[in-house]
Amino acid sequence: MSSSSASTSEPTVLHVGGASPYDVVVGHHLAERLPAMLGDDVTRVALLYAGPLGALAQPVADALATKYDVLALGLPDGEDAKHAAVANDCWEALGEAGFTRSDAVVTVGGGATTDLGGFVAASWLRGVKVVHVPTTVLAMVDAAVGGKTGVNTGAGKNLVGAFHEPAGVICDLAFLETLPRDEFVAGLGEVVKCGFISDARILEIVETIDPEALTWNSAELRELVERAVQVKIDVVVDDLKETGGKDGHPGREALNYGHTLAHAIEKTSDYTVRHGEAVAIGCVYVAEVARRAGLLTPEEVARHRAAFSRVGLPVSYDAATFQDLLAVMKVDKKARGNQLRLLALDGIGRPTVLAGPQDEWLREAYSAIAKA
Ligand SMILES: NC(=O)c1ccc[n+]([C@@H]2O[C@H](COP(=O)([O-])OP(=O)(O)OC[C@H]3O[C@@H](n4cnc5c(N)ncnc54)[C@H](O)[C@@H]3O)[C@@H](O)[C@H]2O)c1
Ligand SMILES: O=C(O)C(=O)C[C@@H](O)[C@H](O)[C@H](O)COP(=O)(O)O
Ligand SMILES: [Zn+2]
Repeated sequence: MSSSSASTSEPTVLHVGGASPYDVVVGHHLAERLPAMLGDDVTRVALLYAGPLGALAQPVADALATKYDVLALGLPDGEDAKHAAVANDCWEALGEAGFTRSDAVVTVGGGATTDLGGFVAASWLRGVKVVHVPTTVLAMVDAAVGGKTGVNTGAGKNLVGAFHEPAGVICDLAFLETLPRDEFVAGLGEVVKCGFISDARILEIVETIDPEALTWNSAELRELVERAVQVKIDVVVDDLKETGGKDGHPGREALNYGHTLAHAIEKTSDYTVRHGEAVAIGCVYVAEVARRAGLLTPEEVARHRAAFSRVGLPVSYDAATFQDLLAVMKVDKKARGNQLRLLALDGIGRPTVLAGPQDEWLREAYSAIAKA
């Protein structure tokens, strides 16, 4: 498929099954699909968008205004939105506007916006309908799909939240035209993660493509987005609430590959390291731990470094002490009591839980990813 056909071809509809089924639609210029996703029983819609993205949110507001009363609420940008105080501001605004259980939330923005907006929808009146319109690669392939919502606390990332599935997700790739390249590349961190935990074709594409060809309107980007969304769907339909998988598969925890160190890096850097960048570093780190545990070969670890760095992501880090990072890793949601549990690979495409990794492996692996 050529670049131009990628932006003019029919949308792809990826269906998420389960108790509350919905569609993830991938394509270009899709705002008019929103009313069909929200349905006829909705009267008012709160449009929660990342403050600086007012111009991007306008066509969404216009499409909503054809059928609903729209309450537009600009949020703090990026990670600054993921605070209980911001959720509280939204609850107050919904209360003043008289939002009822038949009203709805629509989010427009990156993963921070969909996480906060999803949490507001999950908590208002104990749950109202939400449709996500993600505007970053990362939010399209990951944050907007699967129903994890939440905010950060002083102790770390996403420590307060709820599972609340959307009624639909619109991945309009045209939004990515204005996304700064660093943000675009950061989103590829979650895509490459999906290659390692499940879809080897993602790795083959990343390993062979000219990374500059991955642009908002390229067929290759669209294929990567659709494949990564499908990986996420396949995992969440089997284990929505992360209670465990079947037949030896760790279930939803597989999507947390690289995240134990990633979240610690984000927190200790005061959120100056982007989530997708931290995930790339975290995946290389846990691959180094897995090698020490006898789960991965040196060649498989090298493949991690090569794949993430090929798309422009960082694969080394030394800006925090191991002690500081370890303290944050201990409040990772996968930990149980005093025991750290890492999501690791027992070979490419074979996620497994590594419970109680030796301190020595953790320490040595951090030395191995330190910058030269
Ligand atoms: N709930 C989940 O399952 C899940 C999954 C992965 C990540 N996350 C969360 O997602 C967040 C990261 O999301 P992100 O990487 O999208 O970052 P982000 O939401 O912080 O957005 C990054 C920046 O890009 C800007 N931006 C967004 N879209 C734009 C566009 N189209 N044009 C120009 N600028 C644009 C934003 O204004 C912001 O400044 C983290 O908080 C992470 O924890 C959640
Ligand atoms: O959807 C999931 O499950 C994930 O783990 C996807 C991650 O990429 C995402 O960053 C998620 O927000 C992390 O969740 P957390 O439970 O570790 O906070
Ligand atoms: Zn993530």
